[in-house]
Amino acid sequence: MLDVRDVSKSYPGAEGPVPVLQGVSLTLARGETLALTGESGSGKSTLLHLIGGLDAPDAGWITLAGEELTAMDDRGRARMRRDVVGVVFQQFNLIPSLNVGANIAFQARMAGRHDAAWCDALASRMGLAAHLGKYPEQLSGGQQQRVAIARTLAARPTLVLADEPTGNLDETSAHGVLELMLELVAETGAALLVVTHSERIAAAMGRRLHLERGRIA
Ligand SMILES: Nc1ncnc2c1ncn2[C@@H]1O[C@H](COP(=O)(O)OP(=O)(O)OP(=O)(O)O)[C@@H](O)[C@H]1O
Repeated sequence: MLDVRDVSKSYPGAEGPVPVLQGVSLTLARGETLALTGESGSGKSTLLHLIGGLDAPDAGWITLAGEELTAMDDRGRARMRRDVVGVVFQQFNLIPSLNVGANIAFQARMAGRHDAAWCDALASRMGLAAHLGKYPEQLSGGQQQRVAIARTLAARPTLVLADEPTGNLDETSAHGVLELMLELVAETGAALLVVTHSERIAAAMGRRLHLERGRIA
């Protein structure tokens, strides 16, 4: 379902290109869960962005749900982001002008897969049922994070990518939200790739990979 092969990416630096990913390969099967760990700056978010079709690698191939992402233009990548992959961003990226209910439904609507009963179920299981009419700025960081997770799952992506998805929660709520996310991902049959610094989260995933200065260690 996901095949990343020999992917490299550099960013421009003052003295020429700075390599951030160097020949990274990984695969992920349907229903599998994977933790991606590594020190700050090792390239985890960059790799997540490439798999999510938000950016293109300089070299290598990424195949997602049978389609070669790296052969696509911006429009093709936008279609993949709408139809196949869901990203839970570190900064949530909630839409400030929409209330919680509309934020949760947003991506599912864009993908033409809106299902009111599923959105309601997600909201209540994420503990958001009492907050549906509120706006993102009226929520705590932890609540915003739960909205971001519910919004991604509402669209039923085949692959869920999450960058430190419980980074704003205390240890106990983080564990609860993680368990719930694993449960919901398993129910939808999606694969999950989580970038994390947390040992506890990494241990809860089926597999883990460690990035060290842009390479899989
Ligand atoms: N758009 C960009 N332009 C230039 N350099 C960038 C850009 N994005 C990331 N970098 C650099 O690439 C390196 C890897 O960044 P990345 O965000 O992928 O690391 P990370 O492992 O996710 O780190 P963290 O755990 O701190 O989030 C860093 O040195 C960073 O400064």
